[in-house]
Amino acid sequence: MIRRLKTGAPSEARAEADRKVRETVEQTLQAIEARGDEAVRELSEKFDRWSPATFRLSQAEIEQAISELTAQELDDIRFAQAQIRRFAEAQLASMQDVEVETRPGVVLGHKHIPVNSVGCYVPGGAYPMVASAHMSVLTAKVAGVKRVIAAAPPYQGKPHPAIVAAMHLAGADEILVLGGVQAVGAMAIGTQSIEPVDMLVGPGNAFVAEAKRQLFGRVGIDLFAGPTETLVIADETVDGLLCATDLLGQAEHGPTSPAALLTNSEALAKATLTAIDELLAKLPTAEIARQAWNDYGEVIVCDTHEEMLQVADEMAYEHVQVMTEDPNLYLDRLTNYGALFLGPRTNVAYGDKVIGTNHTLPTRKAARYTGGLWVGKFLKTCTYQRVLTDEASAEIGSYCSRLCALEGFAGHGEQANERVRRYGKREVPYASAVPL
Ligand SMILES: NC(=O)c1ccc[n+]([C@@H]2O[C@H](COP(=O)([O-])OP(=O)(O)OC[C@H]3O[C@@H](n4cnc5c(N)ncnc54)[C@H](O)[C@@H]3O)[C@@H](O)[C@H]2O)c1
Ligand SMILES: N[C@H](CO)Cc1c[nH]c[nH+]1
Ligand SMILES: [Zn+2]
Repeated sequence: MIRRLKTGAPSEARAEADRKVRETVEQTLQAIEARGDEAVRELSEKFDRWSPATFRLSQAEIEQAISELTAQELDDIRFAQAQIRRFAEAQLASMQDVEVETRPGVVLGHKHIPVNSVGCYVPGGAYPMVASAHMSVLTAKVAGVKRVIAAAPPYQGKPHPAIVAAMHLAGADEILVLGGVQAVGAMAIGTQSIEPVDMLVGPGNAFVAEAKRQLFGRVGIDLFAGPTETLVIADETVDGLLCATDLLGQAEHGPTSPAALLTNSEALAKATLTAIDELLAKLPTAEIARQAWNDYGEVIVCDTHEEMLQVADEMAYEHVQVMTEDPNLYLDRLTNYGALFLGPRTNVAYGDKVIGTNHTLPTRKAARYTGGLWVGKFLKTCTYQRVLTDEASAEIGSYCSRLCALEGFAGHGEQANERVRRYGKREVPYASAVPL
């Protein structure tokens, strides 16, 4: 039996909030489309009180930002980037091109071609999310993207030095200090001063995620990566403090970040609720985390692992931290999640900052149809074909001719018939199918 000891915000409230975000984004993108740089500047002034002579950083400004970091800070960024690069390179190596002769003389293949230009959004409203620069910019460069433009909002009135350093070290070709919808809109639509890109990637708040959704089609996007959500699946092999730590650790992202505990132990559920209260009394970011937990927190108690698997698959959360006797059961059986964190030795913060897997992950049930950002998202899998012999061309041509007739495609049929005439040396009456 599935019992819900605590539930999150009602779906009507969420739908109303979504509607407002959708409308704001629609109007904002229309303004950028109509008035370019002028609108971008107005929006940047309005939301971030930021209106420099140019949003693009010069080489001297980049060097200045880097010089503001300590040697330890630079070392830590380099360590994280090395981890992310190693994993991305291994993933790239797994993406083999394919070429196969499916019948004598019929050669089919695919090759991976990097997208030419990408805009990477690095969030920086509530917190300066330095790690998002590694996740997008570095991964794009490993994939072979030629032009990578990275944008982040100003932080406390200026470019955040660690974000700028991370973007630069990851290989960004251009760096913009620009936030929110105005940043992703300007990069996708293009303005008088910003050359448009082919694809947008990176996480962001509800406005940024919705803007990417609305811009999809005009440009490619990686995935829907909005406000963070986390699911902790635990049994009595762990204690309430560890569960509470992992729930609040991600709830601190923002007031609409859902955090849920799924357990087969009512005792653990109660211990976690007590530990959450105790932790909230100590956490410097408790104000945001408390609001997120009060409004969006959930505690669900099941009787069996089967039930927990079913509930977790329905939730399709961004992060799923599994701390049970046999975490591999969830690796084997779960089908909907952004990323899995198996066992108590690891946790979402490791993935967020340093371990090497990508932290840009699907939210709002997008995990039903996509995984997170990875090197493959920057590559187009493009097919090609070649027919090596006259016989093969005539053979495929005769099948093609009849299949075209089946659907009434006379013009397509003639493309096939003409090959049968030339390479099969057979007469085919105009606009009739090649007989058996
Ligand atoms: N899913 C993922 O992979 C993932 C990864 C990292 C971060 N995140 C999420 O990214 C988000 C970062 O959010 P953030 O707000 O701190 O930074 P952000 O950079 O995404 O957004 C800040 C920008 O929002 C704009 N903005 C603020 N209020 C607005 C309003 N009322 N209308 C329109 N625009 C407005 C401003 O221009 C500002 O520059 C968090 O929700 C976090 O959970 C998700
Ligand atoms: N948990 C976020 C993804 O939802 C990523 C992140 C980076 N830094 C902190 N958190
Ligand atoms: Zn996080």
